Order: sequence, then C-alpha cells, then structure tokens
Amino acid sequence: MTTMESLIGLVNRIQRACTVLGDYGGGDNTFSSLWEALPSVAVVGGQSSGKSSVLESIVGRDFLPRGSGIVTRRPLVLQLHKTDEGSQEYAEFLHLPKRRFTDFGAVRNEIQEETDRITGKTKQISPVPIHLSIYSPNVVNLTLIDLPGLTKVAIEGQPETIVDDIETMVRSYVEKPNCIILAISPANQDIATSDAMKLAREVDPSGDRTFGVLTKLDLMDKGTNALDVLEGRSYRLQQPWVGIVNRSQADINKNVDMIVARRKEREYFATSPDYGHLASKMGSEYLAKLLSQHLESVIRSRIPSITSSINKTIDELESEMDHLGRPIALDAGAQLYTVLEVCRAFERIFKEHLDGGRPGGDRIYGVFDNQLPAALKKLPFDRHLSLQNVRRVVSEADGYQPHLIAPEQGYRRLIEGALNYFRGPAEASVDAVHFVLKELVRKSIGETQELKRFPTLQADIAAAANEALERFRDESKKTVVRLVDMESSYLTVDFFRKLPQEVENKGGNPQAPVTDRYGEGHFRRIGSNVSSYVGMVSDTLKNTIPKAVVFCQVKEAKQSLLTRFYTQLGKKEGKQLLQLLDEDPALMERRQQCAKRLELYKAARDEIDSVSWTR
Ligand SMILES: Nc1nc2c(ncn2[C@@H]2O[C@H](COP(=O)(O)OP(=O)(O)OP(=O)(O)O)[C@@H](O)[C@H]2O)c(=O)[nH]1
Repeated sequence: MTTMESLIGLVNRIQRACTVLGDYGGGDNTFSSLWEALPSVAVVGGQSSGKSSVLESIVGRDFLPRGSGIVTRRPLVLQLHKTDEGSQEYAEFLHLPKRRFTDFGAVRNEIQEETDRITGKTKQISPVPIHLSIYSPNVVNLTLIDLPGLTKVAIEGQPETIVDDIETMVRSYVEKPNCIILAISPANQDIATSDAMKLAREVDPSGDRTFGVLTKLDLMDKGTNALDVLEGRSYRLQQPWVGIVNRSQADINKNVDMIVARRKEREYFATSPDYGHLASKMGSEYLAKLLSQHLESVIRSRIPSITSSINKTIDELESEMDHLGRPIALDAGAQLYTVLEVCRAFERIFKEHLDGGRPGGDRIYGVFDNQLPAALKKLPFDRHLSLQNVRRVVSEADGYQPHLIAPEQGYRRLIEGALNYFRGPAEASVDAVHFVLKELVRKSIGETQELKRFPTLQADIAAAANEALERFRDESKKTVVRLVDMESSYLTVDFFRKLPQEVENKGGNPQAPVTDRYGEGHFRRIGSNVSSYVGMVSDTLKNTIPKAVVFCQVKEAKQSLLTRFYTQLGKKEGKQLLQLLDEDPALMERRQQCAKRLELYKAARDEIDSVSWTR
C-alpha cells in the first residue's frame, strides 16, 4: 500500500464511521466533531457551472443524477479508491453495504432514491450525506464532497427558503478550516459574478484552501481567452487555477464515453493556441492528481493535530463514561451485586451525615440541647400548681373527710397530673429527630453518585428507608412515653422522706404557730413541694429522653435502615432485579452514544497509529 492510499483511505474510513454516528459537516452535535478535524474537499459552484461534469470527469464515469432544478439535494461524499489496472470498476454505498454496483446507471438511480428517502419528494435539502465509494483503476485516491449548487431563485415546487437553505448548508461545510474548497466557475461568465468565488472569498479570504476551477473554456467567445484567470492575474489564489473542458450537452446526448471525453480534453489543451503552454497543468485528470496530492499532504500535516484532538476526546469521553457508570451486567448475580454496591454507597453517605464528616447529624443534638429543654421549660406547671388548682385537687382527693396529716392522695394526683405533661415534649423530640433523619436520607440519596442513573432503585431505597424510619419512630415513641409513665408509676420516696424534716426545720421555732392545715400557706407549700418534685423529674427526663431517642432511632437507622430491604432483595428474581436497575432512558441513550463514539475515536486512533508506523 502506498502512503497516499493509506492516508486518504484512512480519512475515508474515519469519515464513513463519522456519518454512521451522525457526525458530518452540517450536522449539529453535542459531541465534539471528529469530522471537522479531518481534511476534506468540498465542491461548490453555481447552477450549471459544470460541477457534475467535473466530478464525473474526475471519476471517468457517468453516474450523477441529471435534470432540471436542484438535483443535488444532499451532500454526496464521493470516495475514490484506485485499484489495479484491469480490475473491475464498481461502486458501493455506505447505506447499502455488501451490494456492489457495476452498472453506473443504477448508481445514479440509487443516489436519486436515497436523496428522496430523507428529503421526500418535496425538493427540500438535507445535510445528511450520502456516502459513495468508487473502486476503479481510472481514478486517483481522493475524497470529494459534492454539495447542492448555489442558486439565486427557487423554482416551482420548492420552498422560498431554498436559496438561503442551500447557501447555509454549503457554508456549513466550507467554513470549516479543514475544508479544501473546489470552487467551480464557468469561463463564459464574468469571474467577478461567480457564486463559487464569492462564497470562497468570504470563508477563505487568503485563498489558502481554495482551488479555482474554470469550466467551459471551449464555450468562450471567439477571440477571448481565460488566461488572466488561469494565470492568477484576475483572481489571486494560493493554489493554481485549473481549466477544464467537459462534455457539451450535445456530447452528453450522444452518450460520449467519459474516457473518450478525457482524451478529447487532453487534445483540446495540447492543441490550443491560447492554453498550449499550460497544457500539462490543465484538464480534469490533472485536477484529480493535483487534489489528491494536496489532500494527502494536508492530511499528513494535520495528523499530529488530529491525533491530539482524538486523544483529548477519548479522555473526555472516558471520564464521561466513568461519570455515567458502567453498563449493567446481564446475570442476576452481578445485578444483585450492583444493587448491593449502590445501597452500601448510600448507607456510607448516610452514616457520614450522622457521624460527622457531612453536615446534618448535629441537628439531632440541636433537638436534645435546645428544643427539648425549651419545651420542658414551657410546660404549664405554674397553672397546674396554682394555689387555686392545688386546693381544688387536694380537696377533691380528700372527699368528705379532709386529710389529717398530709394529703397523700392530693399529692399523688397533683404529681400524676403534672407528669402527664411530659408526654408532649417527649413525643415531639421523637418527631423532630425523625424529620432530621428523613431529611438526611433524602440528602444522602441525592449525594450518592452511583444512584443517579437508577431512578427506580432510588425510589425504592427512599421508600424502604422511610418505612424503616417510621418503624423506628413508633418504637421510640413507645419508649419515651414509657419513660414518662414509669415516672408516674413509682414516685421517688427519698424526696418525700426528706420533706417533713425540711418543713420542721423551716418551722424552726417550736413556739411558732402551728401551720393551719387548711389555710393558704399549707396549699402553697404543697404546690411548691410538687413543683420541686416535678423539676427533679424534668431534669431526669431531659437526660433519658435523648438516650431513648438515640437508642431507638439514631442507632437503629445507622445499623438497620435497609435491613428489611435487603431481606426482600434476596427473594427477588432476575427480572425484578433488572427492573430495580431500570435506568433513566436519556442516560442510557447518552451512554450508548458515548460508547459508540469512544469506539469510533479509539478505532480512529488505532488506524492513525498503524498508518503512522508504515510511513
Ligand atoms: N461545452 C461545454 N459544456 C459544458 C462544460 N461543462 C459543463 N457543460 C455543460 O453545461 C451544462 C451543465 O453542466 P453540469 O455539469 O450539469 O453543471 P452543474 O453545475 O452540475 O449543474 P446543476 O447540477 O444543474 O447545478 C451541461 O449541459 C454540460 O454539458 C464544458 O466545459 N464545456
């Protein structure tokens, strides 16, 4: 394989792969374009400038659709492969792999039909290219992109926007810095008015990547010639101008063979009094060779930048793939493993929130340190132990016979009544911690990167965790209420044992008047005794409620938030597991695209590597 073949062939292969992935000149893509990094030759020209004729002449075959109006309505990526002398010529379309066309009339029909397949019969245009490869001993290795002819007016049946649409599409190809522009202008028209040159000048003002082609030299008025253009005097380009004489309409009608036409063209230049001195640098065969050499040298010079752009994209795609996660395994064991792995990642993050490292766990301490003490302080003991209420409760407890020494029943009722108030703050602490935990579950799910791709599993974990938290809350409520009930079920005797002494001590003087057992002072003292007993219980509960809450809710959440979920998981079959691992379709699609693209880029890198080694 010669270098030229391998280099152009390399770009051809990458271009074909690009089209399969929807990466082509006019396509819009969320991925960076490999197509744009590749050098290509785009053919532009006004209508009837002789574009089709030039292409056919380069190929040496009649194969392009002809007709009035805009015939080329999709870009045609024409890849020419030189084969050994004497071998059979054939053509192949990318969209019809494995079918070899040896009849070029059939190629023409297929181009037409494939155009209509995307654009419909509406005469609309589309930027999706058709790829045609031609294998022939009569071609040079070259890739050309045929674009719709630039036009000034829409014809019947075409939308008004077609003129602009064509220009936009052609521009999207030729404005790319890697595009070599083959600008075709007819010689029998003023070069200053050439559509092709106008566009070329706009997108390539320095003329670096524009090849000027002048057709219809034979149709110029007698006594005039195009030497000013061909010798670069009227329009300067960095590349040489090439003059062409294609088949006339009469030749076409007579079916003049392309190979014969090539010979006639050679003869025209060789014998031309005007162009004889330029004969070796004129004609379609020369143009094909010139383009092939140029394309090859451009590819060669771009290889380092193509390689680095490919490597950069591979890195980007790989990191995106890491981010999107690996594709899901097919066997149930591996699926279960994936689910467990994701669950563990979630649990780890949840624990980090509780144990510190991530914020949120401190809010639980906030409940114990602020909310609970504040709620305890706000309990309406003043009202409950008001003189009036104490007297009422004690009297009611006494019944018809007032108490003789101390109102035992009265004390009990007052204390029990007071202790009941503790249920409120106890239950509220449980609820407050429950909501903190719930919020931490929500947060942790959001922070579990591994879960992002599995919305179903996400919802299931959230449901399982919340259900577990509800259970812990119920248990915790029962426990704290029990703590309160325990306080009422057995009172601290020591406290009361000390009371009479205090009273006597307070009395101090034996001469002091005996307390009136039914007077205000007596009830006030009872109230104050009950109040200090309740204060003592409050201090105890301030310490024991947090212990119960942590024991029943926080510790449980840390240890067995997903225990039940795991038990259920063990009973699931392959299909159900796969359902759990249902991914967001958009994400799956993106991963698939990413993977395909990665494959393309890696294949391209390998191809370039192998070509670089054989150079
Ligand atoms: N005599 C002569 N006729 C030519 C030459 N080049 C093209 N023609 C004729 O000009 C007409 C238009 O040529 P095409 O090759 O179809 O031009 P095109 O730019 O592809 O045209 P559209 O696809 O319709 O935009 C045809 O009748 C050709 O035979 C030439 O160099 N000499």
